[in-house]
Amino acid sequence: MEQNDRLIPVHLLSGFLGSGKTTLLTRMLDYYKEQGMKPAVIMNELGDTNLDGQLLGEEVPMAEMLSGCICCSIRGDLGMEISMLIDEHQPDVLFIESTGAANPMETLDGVTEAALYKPIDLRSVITVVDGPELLARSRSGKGRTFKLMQEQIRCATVLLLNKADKLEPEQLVEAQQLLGDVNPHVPATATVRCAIDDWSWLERAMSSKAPRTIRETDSHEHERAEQQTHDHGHHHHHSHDHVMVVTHYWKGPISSEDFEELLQRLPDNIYRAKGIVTFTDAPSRFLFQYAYRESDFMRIEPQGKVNDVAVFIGEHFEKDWLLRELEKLEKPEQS
Ligand SMILES: Nc1nc2c(ncn2[C@@H]2O[C@H](COP(=O)(O)OP(=O)(O)OP(=O)(O)O)[C@@H](O)[C@H]2O)c(=O)[nH]1
Repeated sequence: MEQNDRLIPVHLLSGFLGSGKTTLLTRMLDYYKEQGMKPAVIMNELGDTNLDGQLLGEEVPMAEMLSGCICCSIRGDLGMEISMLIDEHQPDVLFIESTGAANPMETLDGVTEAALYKPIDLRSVITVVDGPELLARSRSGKGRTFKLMQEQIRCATVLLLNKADKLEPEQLVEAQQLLGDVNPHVPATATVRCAIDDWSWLERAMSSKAPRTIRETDSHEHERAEQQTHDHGHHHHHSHDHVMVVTHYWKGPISSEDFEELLQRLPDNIYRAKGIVTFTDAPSRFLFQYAYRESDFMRIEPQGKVNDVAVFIGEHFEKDWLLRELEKLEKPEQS
């Protein structure tokens, strides 16, 4: 990768059908447009038409991935789609809105694939929760839908408890508690139509150590809700985001032995890694895959430009430790 390539922030939007993802997306796009920045969007729909896309306005570059789900049947295309959108429009920031049926962990895998081709930086997994629907699903038992909802909540680095206007105060407390049980690492923010005062968290890197407490707009109406949100956040101080992706662009070739040795030492909470690497002690470049303690290397001769990059996915791991280890690989004589 050229040194002056800047990393393009990527935000993944998840949440159940009708929870308010498009409402939120519209607000985030406005936030960037007001700053004179150019956002782009990838929208995924299971069907073969994209109605939400019509709502976004023609000036926002958009790629539609229809008739399949980016977390499963068309996951392999996502990396390519991201890469093409970046080539064509050079956006300042990229949003990916997945279908309500998508599992964010699986989608993340597809997103990180794009790091092989383009300098991207996954900033957040934002999950919009439909408050009334969450309560209804939690009461009706343990269906697959509720499981998926929980997975989307669990994987979030930013959580919105939306449709707060349709919840009684005690229901709001109950919903907050449910969210806190499933994902104790991220304080949920109660919102009405995904309205939030301060969007500065969008600029923060995913590894940010500060708890992500977001203030909603219209605070007098929901002051109580916010107080609860706040209290909740204090009970669960977190120093790492729940799901973490670290993308490292290699500065040069590294020793294959040292790299394999590092892979063996990775903590259990880093459960996936992949990328492309050039070794000092082998003639070709390699695609490597690491999953659940098994690693695999394959010689490649890429057509066109691909980056030497390594992507790590896991939960609560020490990003700084990992980055230090990767840097040591790049300058072994100084370690
Ligand atoms: N009462 C209420 N309605 C809301 C709120 N947020 C969104 N809605 C409405 O809920 C509906 C669905 O909102 P969308 O933003 O389209 O939701 P989505 O998650 O993109 O929906 P899909 O694309 O179908 O998955 C729309 O009619 C919104 O106007 C809210 O906070 N309160």
